[in-house]
Amino acid sequence: MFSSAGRMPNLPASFREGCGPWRGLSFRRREGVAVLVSGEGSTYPVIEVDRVAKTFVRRRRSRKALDEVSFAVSAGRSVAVVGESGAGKSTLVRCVAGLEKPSSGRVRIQGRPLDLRPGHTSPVQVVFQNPTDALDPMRSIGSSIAEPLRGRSRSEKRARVSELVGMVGLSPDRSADRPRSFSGGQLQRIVIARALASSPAVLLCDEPTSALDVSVQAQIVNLLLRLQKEHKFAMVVVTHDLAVAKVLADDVIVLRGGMVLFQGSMEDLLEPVEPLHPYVENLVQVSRDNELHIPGAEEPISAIA
Ligand SMILES: Nc1ncnc2c1ncn2[C@@H]1O[C@H](COP(=O)(O)OP(=O)(O)OP(=O)(O)O)[C@@H](O)[C@H]1O
Repeated sequence: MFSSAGRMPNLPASFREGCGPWRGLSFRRREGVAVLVSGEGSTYPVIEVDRVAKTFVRRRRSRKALDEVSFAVSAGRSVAVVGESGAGKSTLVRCVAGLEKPSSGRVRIQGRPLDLRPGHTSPVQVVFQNPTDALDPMRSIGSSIAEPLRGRSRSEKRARVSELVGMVGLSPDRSADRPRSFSGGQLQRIVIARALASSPAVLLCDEPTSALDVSVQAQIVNLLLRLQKEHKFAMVVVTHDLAVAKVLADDVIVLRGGMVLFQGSMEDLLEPVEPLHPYVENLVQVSRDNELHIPGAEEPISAIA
């Protein structure tokens, strides 16, 4: 992750001085900004968010949803964005996905701005909270998953859809079924399969488990962990639940009112060497009482909800 020095109260002196390494993370300076890249040995971050701010103006009143947020994520690494309702989490994800234009600052994916021209498949794919809203009820799930596979032949699409459906733990035999015949957890698997169809460099997950039953949440978290290990996409996970962040993410950003209250490794959040902001401290305390149980292996397909 990276940020302008002095913005984060919880960074060690080495970071503020722009030198490292610090606990497996390497540092360098670019255009006057201290850059922290998670993932040793990585060449260049896949995601670069540089002093992104967003102000919404509604009925002549302006509201700052994001205040100069900066971070970077390398391939195969994850950042969790944690905060209460209205903290700016979704706005940040929308800015990274190119769905929202920052008021200032910039986002670069694989070293350049996103190309969002029609017909161009974005290297950034998003999994939203509610899988039911994300799928067309009138189309088969196979047809929805094939949506990003433009320019491929019918047989190539069929083979890729079977591969993707199997990859998320469902039976390829069900590719012709409509969304209504699947449970919430299965629908989220289908949404994840569609997001990965074009082999994106970046997967953004906006509250990927919060619309699901508690019993299914761990399965989806486990699935995302496995898929990231296999496919090495950079991941940003938005969650209000630090228990989910702890399992999924290497690094964490805590937002409140658009401001960064903590930015660093998960380890430094859970075992801080410097005092945390009281809000962040409380968040950590609450999460200690709310552990997410992740089974060692994924449940057999017959048991998938
Ligand atoms: N399109 C918009 N127009 C005006 N204000 C907006 C818009 N989108 C977000 N906001 C405001 O920006 C702030 C941050 O909203 P955002 O949805 O990013 O927060 P969040 O942390 O994702 O919250 P939640 O967990 O409830 O989704 C809020 O005050 C919200 O009302």
